[in-house]
Amino acid sequence: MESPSKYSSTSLFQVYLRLRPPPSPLVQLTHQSLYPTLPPPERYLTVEDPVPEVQDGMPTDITLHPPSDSRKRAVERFTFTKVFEEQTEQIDIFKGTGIVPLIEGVLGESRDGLVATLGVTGSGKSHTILGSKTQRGLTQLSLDVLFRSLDRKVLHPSEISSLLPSLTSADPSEAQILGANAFLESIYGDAFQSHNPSRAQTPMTVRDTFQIRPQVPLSKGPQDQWSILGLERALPRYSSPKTVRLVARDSPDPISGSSQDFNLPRLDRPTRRREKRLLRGQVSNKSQDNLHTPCMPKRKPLQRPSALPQFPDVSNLSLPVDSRSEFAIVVSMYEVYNDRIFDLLSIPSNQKDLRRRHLLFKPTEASPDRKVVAGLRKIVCGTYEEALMVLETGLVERRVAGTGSNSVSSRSHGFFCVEVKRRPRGGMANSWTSANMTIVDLAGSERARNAKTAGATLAEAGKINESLMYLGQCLQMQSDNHDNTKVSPHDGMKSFSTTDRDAPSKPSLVPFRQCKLTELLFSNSFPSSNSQAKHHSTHHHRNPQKAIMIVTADPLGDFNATSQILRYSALAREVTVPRIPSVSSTILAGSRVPSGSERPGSSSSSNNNTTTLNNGEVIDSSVVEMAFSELARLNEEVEILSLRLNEESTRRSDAEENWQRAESKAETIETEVREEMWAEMEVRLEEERRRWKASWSEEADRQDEHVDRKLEILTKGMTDFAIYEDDRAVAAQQNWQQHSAAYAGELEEENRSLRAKLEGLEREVACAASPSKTSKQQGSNGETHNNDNDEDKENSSNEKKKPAKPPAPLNLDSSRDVLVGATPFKLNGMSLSSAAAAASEDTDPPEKSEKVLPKTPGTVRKMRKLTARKWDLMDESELEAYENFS
Ligand SMILES: Nc1ncnc2c1ncn2[C@@H]1O[C@H](COP(=O)(O)OP(=O)(O)OP(=O)(O)O)[C@@H](O)[C@H]1O
Repeated sequence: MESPSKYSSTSLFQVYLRLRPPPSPLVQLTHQSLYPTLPPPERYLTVEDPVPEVQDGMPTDITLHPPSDSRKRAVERFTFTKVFEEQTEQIDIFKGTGIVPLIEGVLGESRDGLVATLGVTGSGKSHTILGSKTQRGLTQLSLDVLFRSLDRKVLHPSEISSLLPSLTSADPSEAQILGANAFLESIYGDAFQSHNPSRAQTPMTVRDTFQIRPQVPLSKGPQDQWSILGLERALPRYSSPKTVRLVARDSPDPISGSSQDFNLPRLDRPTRRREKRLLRGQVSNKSQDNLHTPCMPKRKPLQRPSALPQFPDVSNLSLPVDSRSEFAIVVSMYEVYNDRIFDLLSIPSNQKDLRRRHLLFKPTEASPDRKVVAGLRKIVCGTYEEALMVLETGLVERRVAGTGSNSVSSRSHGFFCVEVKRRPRGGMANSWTSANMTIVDLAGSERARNAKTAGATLAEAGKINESLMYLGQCLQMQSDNHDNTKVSPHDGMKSFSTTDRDAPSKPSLVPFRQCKLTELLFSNSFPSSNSQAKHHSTHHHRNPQKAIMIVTADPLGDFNATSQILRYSALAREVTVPRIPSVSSTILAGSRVPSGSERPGSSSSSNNNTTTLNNGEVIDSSVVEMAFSELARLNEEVEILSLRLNEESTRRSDAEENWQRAESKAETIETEVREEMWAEMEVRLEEERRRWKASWSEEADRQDEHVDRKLEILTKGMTDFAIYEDDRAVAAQQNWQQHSAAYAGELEEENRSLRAKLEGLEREVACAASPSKTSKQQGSNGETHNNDNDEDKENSSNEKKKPAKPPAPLNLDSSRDVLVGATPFKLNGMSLSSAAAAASEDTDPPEKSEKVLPKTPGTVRKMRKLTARKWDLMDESELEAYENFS
């Protein structure tokens, strides 16, 4: 097998193996007393001696010896970058796995770093990553080194008011960025005393409001005989932080959103406008605080852990940092549960919000070349203690459950991200560059039989195993681009190794897009291929991440599960078939036994180079030997082939399983896509309907307006017509008035002349006042009068015969007619008035004046005649106009 250093340089992940120590004697004793019939577990794993020149004298290889059951299985040898044995302490793992160079890369080169643990459930992943009540894990140690190295260069949000807005505006992941103080206050209900941490090394308190809720009766599984609920928890040395986390709450199912009494409010993201105003210093300090302080109802406060472990000590570890830069440390946490991403720091604010919204892993506008978890809540921490408290808060939210294999089993893959943001001292406020340090505690693979899971926990296990299987495929692909099996002799063993690093082969694509977990773990492992990135002005070139995988294994645990994990995580594998004495070799060996001794399958005699068989046949010994050796070789080959066949059938069944899973996943995706499309279509239809309605009502309005306008025009036209009519009427009126005035003048004139005549006549009458003349005149007058009277009578009888008619209308065509027709009353009136005037002047009786009138009978007659004629010609409107005029 190749040296692990060769793999280290080329692999996307450096893979370390950590062996979990056996439980303490107390646990073992208790276990034995509980299950006296069970045999003590058998150790199936041996660590091979280190190759002196490789990896600081640390072992790199282990061998798995299958347990002694009836099935014959191959012995497998696995190679890792390093193997850490049971007695290894946390600090050895921290220093020995290359985490320190990883942090150096994050601080100096702006290169992302990733540390993950992988292993069977209960093998010690969380212990490695998060530590125990007394021992810090890799997360705490990394944070400590980070803060120690940055020392006073870390900006504190409570000291620099513009820090949060500036970080928010530069963040590419649409995150909600808060200060640690405000966040912790909303969780714990008291101001966080970040500068006064407890240094006491007492264990964290178990929150008494929480309860342990094992989901299955916690009986001991046959494979993992040491995981018994409560026993490990009783032992301080083996207690993990999950002991505290387990009891956190009635874990709500994000799908069903079951009961929980948290009341953590949501924060509203400040608007861009407010951010800009903040950056310009236009918002008061108080409102700045409010901006990033949860202005929300507080949830029932959690009990603050009384103390946090301080060991192991890393105070001597401080890494060089660019002194011209200033830094901000931004912490976020999320979990991948059932292939969905959930924020661990966005705690639901009330009962209604229990269905936690899952987040998307996608490229954003500000990060087109790189996928990011969008919409996370991120906490800016100024000190190590603040970061630890944030970590603790997120862990409370993470899903854990008691199973038959582990009393505090992680049911999700937990991601803890520390973003180290850097900007030049005194430079532009928003010119942040960043590098992420991501620490991942993967959920463990488990067998339902051993874990004794059921219902939701079983379904979770299915999802966990599926995602781990995809991870396995990726790891296998990255370390072994195609399965190049070769048979090679190895120290008296027949072996075939599954490494192709000698053979130059085309690199295969790592299929990391199969599930969220592999996407999150691998998508930063490759240089950006997105052409968009080249065009994006704000894009900073990013180096591919450096990644470390720590595989944990329990040498006394489940053999099958462990060998499966090791198979796909190891940098190289060698399968060997132990040489088992076969019949042929025994015969062969027997043929060499000195003569006289009994050998199976041959006669008792052997003479020099000949062998006598039982049937008396004598054959050459060398021929027999060759035949036997050939037989032995064939036997071995058959064994190897049967092993390979076994492996191939396992692979085939795995592949079939994968295929089925892929099919069901494709179906699920199809259903989801259909549902999404349906929903989208409905939305679009609704939009279309709304748009159509709007345009319909717009059209209706337009029509109304059109009709209104038409009506207006019509009305206006009519009005104009009326005006035209009016003009005519006015003109006519004016005409009438002019004519009237003229005729009035004429009449006046006539009146005057008549008066003059009358006066003349009166004078004549007065002068010729002799009796003869008078009687003659009287006689003639009497006649005349009589005649007149007759005529009057005739007139009056004519008038009586006629119905009472209004005065004759004007006839504008004939001035004479008008004069006559238009003035019957006037004439009468004038006659009467002139008679009255004469009477008043002469005090004559009215008969006198009446007698005057008959002197112009022609006029009167004509007038009547004309009146009658004109009247007949008049219509209603003319009559009305005439009346009005009158
Ligand atoms: N190296 C170790 N030293 C001491 N105790 C250990 C070690 N590794 C594991 N343990 C103990 O074993 C138990 C199970 O470990 P842990 O919870 O870390 O397993 P896990 O792999 O994270 O399991 P799961 O996948 O179910 O979450 C814990 O009680 C832990 O304290």
